Amino acid sequence: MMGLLAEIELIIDNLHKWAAPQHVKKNLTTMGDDVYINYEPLGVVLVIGAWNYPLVVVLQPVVGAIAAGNAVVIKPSEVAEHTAKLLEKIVPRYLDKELYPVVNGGVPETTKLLAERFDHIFYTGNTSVGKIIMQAAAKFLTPVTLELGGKSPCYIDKDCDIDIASRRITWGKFVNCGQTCIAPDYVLCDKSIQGKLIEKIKETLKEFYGENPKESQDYERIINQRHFKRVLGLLQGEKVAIGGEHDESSCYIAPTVLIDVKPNAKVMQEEIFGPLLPIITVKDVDEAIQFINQKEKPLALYAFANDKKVFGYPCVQNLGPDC
Ligand SMILES: NC(=O)c1ccc[n+]([C@@H]2O[C@H](COP(=O)([O-])OP(=O)(O)OC[C@H]3O[C@@H](n4cnc5c(N)ncnc54)[C@H](O)[C@@H]3O)[C@@H](O)[C@H]2O)c1
Ligand SMILES: CC(C)=CCC/C(C)=C/CC/C(C)=C/C=O
Repeated sequence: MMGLLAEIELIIDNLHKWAAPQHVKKNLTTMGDDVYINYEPLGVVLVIGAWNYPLVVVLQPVVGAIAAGNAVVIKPSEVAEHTAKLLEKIVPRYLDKELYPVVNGGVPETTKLLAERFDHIFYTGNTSVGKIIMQAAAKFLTPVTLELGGKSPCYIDKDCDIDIASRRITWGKFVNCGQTCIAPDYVLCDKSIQGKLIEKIKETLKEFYGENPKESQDYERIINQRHFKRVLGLLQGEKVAIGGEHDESSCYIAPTVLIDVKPNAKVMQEEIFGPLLPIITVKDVDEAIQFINQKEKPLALYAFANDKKVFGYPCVQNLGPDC
């Protein structure tokens, strides 16, 4: 909610500047004209949200679309069913329901919505569905914003403060039970520091979640049985260094670290989106970069090093604002 409120404040403070006509330098073809960019609302925006931070990922784009003068059709994720119902109940209390309807439902309802013409579609969710959204939008040449996922790597150089690296990785990986778009997906490090890293992660887990994370009020659960089975499927056949315990009835999977993971293992083929942290050993930063570059572009990349060379690589320099 803090992020959402900050977004609203940012917009309130800056909208008058962003919406003002912007002067443009004249050239030969426009020298006799008044030349400026005038911003207009697009019309009707469709916002389709994901379940993992179900209020924020739905309302944040809605806030932007409203500020830009648009009507918005709001489609929360059916997977976070209670939040979806709450939005359906509270949004009409504060916003005109003709201009900002909340449409609840699953794939059939979303498919029906996508058959309509919109002026912009803002989708948050997985990459496979992202392709469906883009295809549906293409029919009407509707522009899209796709907030997707990815396998975000974490490179730990052998010359770095391993205490700090382990602590930050443990937080980022296991908060919300690994169900965060920018969570570190896997670790790349030199074999010589793997043992210390595991010890430090173990210590930090104890500090964050106590002896038994299952009993901790701070450790979440996998959203549903379908995702529980999917994440558990990624664990099969892998060597567990920490955790591995699970319980289907409560969708619990313990914070888990995997070692000796092969680059072609199942857990390395898709975004994990759960509390499994595979460690793959590499001999240096060059090998790590080569490994990362063979995969689809990640959403985030985390690097821990004292050696400035590590931060000189273009793919490390081009980190997004979350990194
Ligand atoms: N980049 C970001 O800011 C961000 C933020 C949050 C989540 N994510 C990503 O979202 C993913 C997790 O969410 P998810 O995809 O499991 O959420 P999800 O299953 O809730 O799906 C997202 C939305 O797509 C709709 N949908 C699902 N299948 C559809 C279909 N066949 N046709 C049309 N619409 C369909 C759902 O109704 C829902 O509203 C992860 O990959 C995560 O990284 C990204
Ligand atoms: C749990 C906390 C404190 C933060 C979660 C991370 C975050 C920045 C969430 C905002 C939306 C977002 C980018 C979600 C991705 O899944």
